[in-house]
Amino acid sequence: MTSTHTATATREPAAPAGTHAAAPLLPSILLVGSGKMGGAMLEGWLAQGLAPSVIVDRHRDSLPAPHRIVRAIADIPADFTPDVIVLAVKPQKADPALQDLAKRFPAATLLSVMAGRSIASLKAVYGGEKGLVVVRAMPNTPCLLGAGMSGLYAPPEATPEQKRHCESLLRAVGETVWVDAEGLIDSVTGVSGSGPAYVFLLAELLTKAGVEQGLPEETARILARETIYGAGRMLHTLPTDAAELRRNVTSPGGTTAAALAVLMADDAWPAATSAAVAAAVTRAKELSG
Ligand SMILES: NC(=O)C1=CN([C@@H]2O[C@H](COP(=O)(O)OP(=O)(O)OC[C@H]3O[C@@H](n4cnc5c(N)ncnc54)[C@H](OP(=O)(O)O)[C@@H]3O)[C@@H](O)[C@H]2O)C=CC1
Ligand SMILES: O=C(O)[C@@H]1CCC=N1
Repeated sequence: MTSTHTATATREPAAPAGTHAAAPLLPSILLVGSGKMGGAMLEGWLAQGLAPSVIVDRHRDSLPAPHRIVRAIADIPADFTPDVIVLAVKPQKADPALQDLAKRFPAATLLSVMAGRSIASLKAVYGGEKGLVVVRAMPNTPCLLGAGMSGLYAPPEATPEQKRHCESLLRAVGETVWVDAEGLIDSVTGVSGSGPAYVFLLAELLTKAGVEQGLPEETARILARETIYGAGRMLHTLPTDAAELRRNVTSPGGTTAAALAVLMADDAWPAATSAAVAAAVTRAKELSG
């Protein structure tokens, strides 16, 4: 999609691991940073089938052939040129990696999943080479299960092939949506990049509230977890929108109406959610570099 206001995410779930034996391989990657986010994407990519790739990883000991692990960018085999360099290190710690990458791959397609860091700041550190094209993406950790949600932005100089390569990687681990202004990646970060944490917090709080109402903690944990899972599946699967699904639970004068009168008060969830997402977006802009 190319318009901010007409966003339509792909809706089909990524195929589960092991079902893509006949599918074309994903582009070859050089992955720098395989922690929580990079590692989650890597698991999905390995399951789907990657063209021979190299991972720079200081901890992992092995990777299935034909992929290779090296400990540092300087150790990348001389015969290797990736289709896409995926950078998934902390935004504040990216500069040494960028400088090392620039020496080895002066022209490259760089897919940055780093929160905040602007294309201009990355290119400034990478150096003045004309061949670097940076595509930004904001995935989230459900990529680990093929249930990720990623926003992408490509600058005008990105070629269709570069955009296709980047999108194919993120489509392999979930749904994707393109935005047409770089700054909107910060908005994506506030909603879906950080979003899983908001949902996990809801699970924690619902569990605590259940305990306060007399339930054993483990019972409350299961109730909270499975309710969020079931509601998430309904949202994902059914064509019905969230407000309608909410109304379907809410009997007039019933229990849900009593709870929602608390949650939907102007100074409760509406204000807290807007303020929380705005805080995330502000922080992303502070990290822009
Ligand atoms: N976590 C999330 O939910 C999301 C994170 N992101 C973005 O992903 C990026 C990574 O975040 P996250 O995965 O949470 O962080 P982690 O700290 O879990 O992962 C970062 C990894 O990068 C490694 N690393 C740092 N420098 C280098 C280097 N020069 N060469 C190789 N590896 C290196 C670190 O290794 P070591 O431990 O040895 O330092 C670590 O394993 C961030 O920019 C973040 O904004 C985006 C969307 C969601
Ligand atoms: O918290 C962060 O900065 C990263 C980006 C989105 C999710 N985690």
